[in-house]
Amino acid sequence: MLAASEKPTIAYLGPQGTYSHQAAYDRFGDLVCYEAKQTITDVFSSLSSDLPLALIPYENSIYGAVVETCNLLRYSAAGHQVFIRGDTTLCIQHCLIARPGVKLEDIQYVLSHEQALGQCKAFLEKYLPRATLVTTDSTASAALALLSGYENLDPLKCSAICSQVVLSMWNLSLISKNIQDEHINFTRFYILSWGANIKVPSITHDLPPSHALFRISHLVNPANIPPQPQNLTCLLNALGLRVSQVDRRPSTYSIPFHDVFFIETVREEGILNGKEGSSWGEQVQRAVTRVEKAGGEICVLGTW
Ligand SMILES: O=C(O)C(=O)Cc1ccccc1
Repeated sequence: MLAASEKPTIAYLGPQGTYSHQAAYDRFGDLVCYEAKQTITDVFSSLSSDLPLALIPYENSIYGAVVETCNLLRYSAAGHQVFIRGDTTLCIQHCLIARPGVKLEDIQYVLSHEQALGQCKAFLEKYLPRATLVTTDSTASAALALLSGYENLDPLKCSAICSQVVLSMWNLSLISKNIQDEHINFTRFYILSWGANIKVPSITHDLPPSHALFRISHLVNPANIPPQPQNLTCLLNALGLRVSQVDRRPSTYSIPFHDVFFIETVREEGILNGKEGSSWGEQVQRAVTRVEKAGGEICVLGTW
């Protein structure tokens, strides 16, 4: 077993008891040290040579992309100092909790991360239609706020949506469980590293890389504002890889509807090497050259 001083540290959205914490622990167990951060942005910006790993939520099967994460991946640190090195998926089952003695009919405020509030919309509309929804930095922050107080809210009128795990940590009571809109609910997280070559520990077998995430946009061209939609087809054709997912966010240029696209690709099954016997990394690099020739701006955010 590694001594604590030999283990890399991973930053996650804290405090303890978040889904991010569970996802990180399921993936890395005791191979890493854990450092909780207040927000997803703090997780991202804490990466450094001293804190070389991070885990951030990327998308949810009910509520879609995590906007804060997509926004962070638009900036140039992603793909230059910070790289995506893997992904991991966690099954999410939300609970409604409150201080002991608080009943459903007492609740006037529901605190949680915006993703959790969004994933439990039907439950909230049915059972707490008049409650005010209060967004917190994470689900476990919402649970902690029930104990420490949140702004001027009466804690006996508050509840939180979070993982059942927090009930074993703090003196809080369960009001209802499995309250998400769909029984089957997964969140996918990205594992990030500072620099592309740092070894990412694993408690499972390492598979050869087969994914890549690209950030693609149209070159800024004032004569072509907003960019014509058919240009995306042209860039995807130039990429020439099997696209498994596309997400879109406004670009950081202040040009209306100039978007960045996050394109995730997977290596075609059974083809470990490309036609010319090239590795996945070489195939990715050739795709970058093709997109640039087709007039696109492209950055590889990670291969794994
Ligand atoms: O707040 C948390 O617990 C997180 O890790 C972010 C999140 C919130 C809701 C579902 C999945 C991840």
